[in-house]
Amino acid sequence: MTFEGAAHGSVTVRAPGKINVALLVGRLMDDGYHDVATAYQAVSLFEDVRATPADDVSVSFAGPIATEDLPTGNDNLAVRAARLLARETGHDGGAHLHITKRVPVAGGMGGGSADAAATLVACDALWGTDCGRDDLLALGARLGADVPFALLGGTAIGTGRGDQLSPALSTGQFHWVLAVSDTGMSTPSTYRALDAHRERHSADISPASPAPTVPDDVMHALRSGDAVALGEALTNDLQAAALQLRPELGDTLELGEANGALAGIVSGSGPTIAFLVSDVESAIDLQVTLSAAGHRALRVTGPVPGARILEA
Ligand SMILES: C[C@](O)(CO)[C@H](O)COP(=O)(O)OP(=O)(O)OC[C@H]1O[C@@H](n2ccc(N)nc2=O)[C@H](O)[C@@H]1O
Ligand SMILES: Nc1ncnc2c1ncn2[C@@H]1O[C@H](COP(=O)(O)OP(=O)(O)OP(=O)(O)O)[C@@H](O)[C@H]1O
Repeated sequence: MTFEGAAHGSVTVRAPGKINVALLVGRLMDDGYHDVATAYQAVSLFEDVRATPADDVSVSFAGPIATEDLPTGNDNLAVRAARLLARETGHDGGAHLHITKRVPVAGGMGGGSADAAATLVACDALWGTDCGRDDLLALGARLGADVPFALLGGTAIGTGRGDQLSPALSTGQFHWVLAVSDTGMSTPSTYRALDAHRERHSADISPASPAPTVPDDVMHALRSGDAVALGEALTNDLQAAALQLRPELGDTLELGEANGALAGIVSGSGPTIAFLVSDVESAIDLQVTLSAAGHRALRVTGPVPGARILEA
């Protein structure tokens, strides 16, 4: 992914947020991660990262949802991505990363992961470090489970931590309406709530249990571009845990499903609710209804491409 002309200028890369149209959560592994099987769909809500040459690595935010609370130090995922790439390639220099934020923060849509993916591609081009796609995917996996998918985009199955990807077939465009919460949720907390629930109910998930797999009906609905079938097949093992932590999300789901959605699902670890609708007209209607009820509602489509250079 080299871009030689960018040696002294700046590089802007766009990476998408995601919806898990299926998320099956298996056992808790020794590394603190769960063995998952997920079907990712990249959607048209994008993070743009502009990387400009600098002595060190730094970050700033702009855009409709940028807030003061976002971390700007070494715990920022984009900063970590740039530092990791520099370390692994022996690059001596830095970059200023200017991020236009659109994916809800801590919303279950992989916004920080998109920042990390875009940063890897942008800095690789800016610095001429010439990492191939496989190397970037491997670096991405070290930053977070969702990062490789933000690089790849489209539709893909993720296994292991969710970072072992294989592209999946998908036809046409799916239309979604997102109900976005003002307050985010912590991903580890949602996983922990699921574990606690399983423990209370003595769920039998042991190292000997079979690894989770994405159900055939999900794969078939994606392949045939059948929104009605996909609506019936949407599944998320983290949904009950997210609803337990945020009971009001249940009301949001009911509201959307009573107002034209084919189905609604908690996106990843929550709290964003993603409603699948049959076409753009239904999407507009549902967006109006949700907005009138006081929700922040966005319309998106998927699948869309993974991290790509917009400008260099
Ligand atoms: C909920 C999803 O967004 C669905 O795609 C992902 O599973 C989470 O991906 P992510 O936010 O990129 O996750 P990471 O930043 O790598 O991990 C944060 C934390 O989430 C939990 N985690 C994450 C992924 C996974 N397969 N099992 C887990 O238990 C772990 O507590 C981990 O420490
Ligand atoms: N570049 C970044 N943008 C947003 N949050 C970041 C970033 N870097 C680190 N963070 C921290 O990570 C937390 C979760 O961020 P993020 O928006 O990626 O959550 P998420 O979309 O729910 O993640 P996922 O869906 O991958 O589980 C934030 O609350 C913030 O403290």
